[in-house]
Amino acid sequence: MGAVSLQQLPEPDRTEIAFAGRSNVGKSSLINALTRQNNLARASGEPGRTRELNFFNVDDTDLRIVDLPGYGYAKAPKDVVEKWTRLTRNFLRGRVNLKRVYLLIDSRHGLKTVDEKIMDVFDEAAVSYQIVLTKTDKIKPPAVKRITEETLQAIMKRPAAFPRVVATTSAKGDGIDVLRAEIAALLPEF
Ligand SMILES: Nc1nc2c(ncn2[C@@H]2O[C@H](COP(=O)(O)OP(=O)(O)OP(=O)(O)O)[C@@H](O)[C@H]2O)c(=O)[nH]1
Ligand SMILES: [Mg+2]
Repeated sequence: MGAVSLQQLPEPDRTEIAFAGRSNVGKSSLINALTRQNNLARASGEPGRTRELNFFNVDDTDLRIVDLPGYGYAKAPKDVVEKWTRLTRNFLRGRVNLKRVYLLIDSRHGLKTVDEKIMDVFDEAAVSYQIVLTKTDKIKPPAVKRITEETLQAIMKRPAAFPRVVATTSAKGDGIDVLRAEIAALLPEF
């Protein structure tokens, strides 16, 4: 995982939102769907392709998107979280213009131990975050409803979690407009 020194970061002159999640959860695809720009976030077929913080200014807005590194699979949650935390914690904590982190969860799998550990990092750093379920085209509508409700229940008591879960599919487009509208509401001129 590439080191990111704080001097290399863009000036905090725009509203920022960040996308986090396990490798392969669909971060780059979701960013592309939201911004309607193909290949903007380099959607890739291989897990772990995005290895460092990637910043994208969204044209014609004051918004900047941060694609955080995927944090791997749940085999060794503690090690995974420590590695991921080293790279991102200072960024998350010191970033005054960061309005929200969208934490992506695969709708087929739901919250895993490693996701809970990442939410602990956000709660401790008091970084506002919201859960976005991905790849809902892979499961049936009743299953989408169930996992949405289960996920909401699981985060209700977390202090920095936004109490709404958005279900999306970048492949089919469901939920993308809802999420885009929520992001627009974070911008000052909205
Ligand atoms: N069916 C389906 N597949 C998706 C969806 N979103 C992403 N994928 C697929 O899932 C794989 C990973 O997608 P990415 O967008 O590259 O995931 P990522 O989280 O950016 O992955 P890393 O940056 O490698 O951690 C690709 O094969 C995508 O085509 C979706 O909504 N539905
Ligand atoms: Mg990616």
